Amino acid sequence: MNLLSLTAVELGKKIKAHEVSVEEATRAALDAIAAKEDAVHSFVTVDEEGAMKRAAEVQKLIDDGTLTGPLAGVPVAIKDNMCTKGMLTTCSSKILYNFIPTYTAEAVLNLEKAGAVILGKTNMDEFAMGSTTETSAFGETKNPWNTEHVPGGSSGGSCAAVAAEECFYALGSDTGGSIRQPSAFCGVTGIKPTYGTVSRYGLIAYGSSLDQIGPVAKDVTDCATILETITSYDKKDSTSIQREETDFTSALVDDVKGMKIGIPRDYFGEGLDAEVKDAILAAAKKLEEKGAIVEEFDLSLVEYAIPAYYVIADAEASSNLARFDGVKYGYRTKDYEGLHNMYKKSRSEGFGAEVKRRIMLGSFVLSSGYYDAYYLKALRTKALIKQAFDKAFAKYDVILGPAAPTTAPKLGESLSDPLKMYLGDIYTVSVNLAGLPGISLPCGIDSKGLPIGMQLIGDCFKEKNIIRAAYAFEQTRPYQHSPLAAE
Ligand SMILES: NC(=O)C[C@H](N)C(=O)O
Repeated sequence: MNLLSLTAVELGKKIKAHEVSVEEATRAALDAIAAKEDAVHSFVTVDEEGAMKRAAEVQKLIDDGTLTGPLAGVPVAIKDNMCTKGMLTTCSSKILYNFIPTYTAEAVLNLEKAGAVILGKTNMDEFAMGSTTETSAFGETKNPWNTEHVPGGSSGGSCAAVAAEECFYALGSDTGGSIRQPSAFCGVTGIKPTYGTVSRYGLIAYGSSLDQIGPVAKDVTDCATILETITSYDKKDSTSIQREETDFTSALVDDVKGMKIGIPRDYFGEGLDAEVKDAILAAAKKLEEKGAIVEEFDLSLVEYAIPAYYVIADAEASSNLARFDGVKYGYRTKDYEGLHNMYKKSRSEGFGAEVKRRIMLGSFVLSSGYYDAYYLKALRTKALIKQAFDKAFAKYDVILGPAAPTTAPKLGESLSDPLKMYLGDIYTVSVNLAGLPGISLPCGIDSKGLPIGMQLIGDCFKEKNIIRAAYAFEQTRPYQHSPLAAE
């Protein structure tokens, strides 16, 4: 049996039943990584020794009854912007090429408490800035469905690793679509939880008011299980929320009778690929056939989401990334004259082009004279977008639409035109601006053989609604393994 074709929850059950050992599962994942990395390049770091050592420890804890949860012993890959004690954490940037954190991110700690075995760290757009994983300083990741195409981004490494079946599940982070869009491009499932649900402690900040960690896996059951495991109130993150209902797996029921689903008319205009459109509308029909009430409506303000997002995210990034100065850790230039010159040269040499563009844009919109015109206006737009969603959720349980306007573009097509790349985030960024939960799951394959993803958006704290709708839809089509998975 090819163990890697199992979902995380399926493997967890086999481990619990002593049909598969944790070491066997970990060895199988490491072998898959060794066999596939040349083609896909999902990982920045693979910790073979650490993973095997940990696998033996976890097996003991399972055997003595200490670890009993559904993810005990299941190997995972972690996006390289989450700190892992003693393990290289680069954000796919030259400026952090040698950074070994002294502590582990809370979300990762929660997984470890549940018995996860960390295989390594996955590639990403540098500091999560990008939609293709091509801005990584360590080379691009490729799409397991067709290695001439991008996997999406910024959690492209995590999504490609799941789709290529190099791991059983992964963690990603989502500032403006970074979990949902690459999940769509790679034919896997990913959740961006309500802002404040998963601790950001130890997540290297990009846009602090937007960033959330979430699961990437083969199916909705895995995602709900992982989300349940990583959700926790954390005093170390001042935006962490003490949530009441976090039993997300209780929403895994194949029943959408009476559920009200809204389809924003404004999501289906110019720029949306015809095949993507057809697949999304066909998915809506399936849910309707299962008893959901599906209606079109006008969400409004959709065209303002991208400018507002890129002003706010870049402003926060310009401030967050000020800490990378070559003084205490990370890259420092070799030759310099004086402190100021050292900062300047280290940052000029350490950051890539996209990161520099955003730091400059972000500093500009925050500078006196422009603050009101850009930053403040973007914040007001954000508030209006939230109101538009509030109005929609007064009527609908879930909003259904595409995760991205197209399927995965070819490698190299997006880098030369950043504006075009930004426009591809049209369906995802507003969800972060409003702090809402969103799930992306596969709903078709286009004529090029590339996966199409649909997005379900819920009101704040209503993950269960999107999980229920996603689960019900998922029952209508089998999971399709990528060509690279089978190898
Ligand atoms: N980080 C993300 O969520 C991806 C988004 N495309 C961005 O570059 O900001």
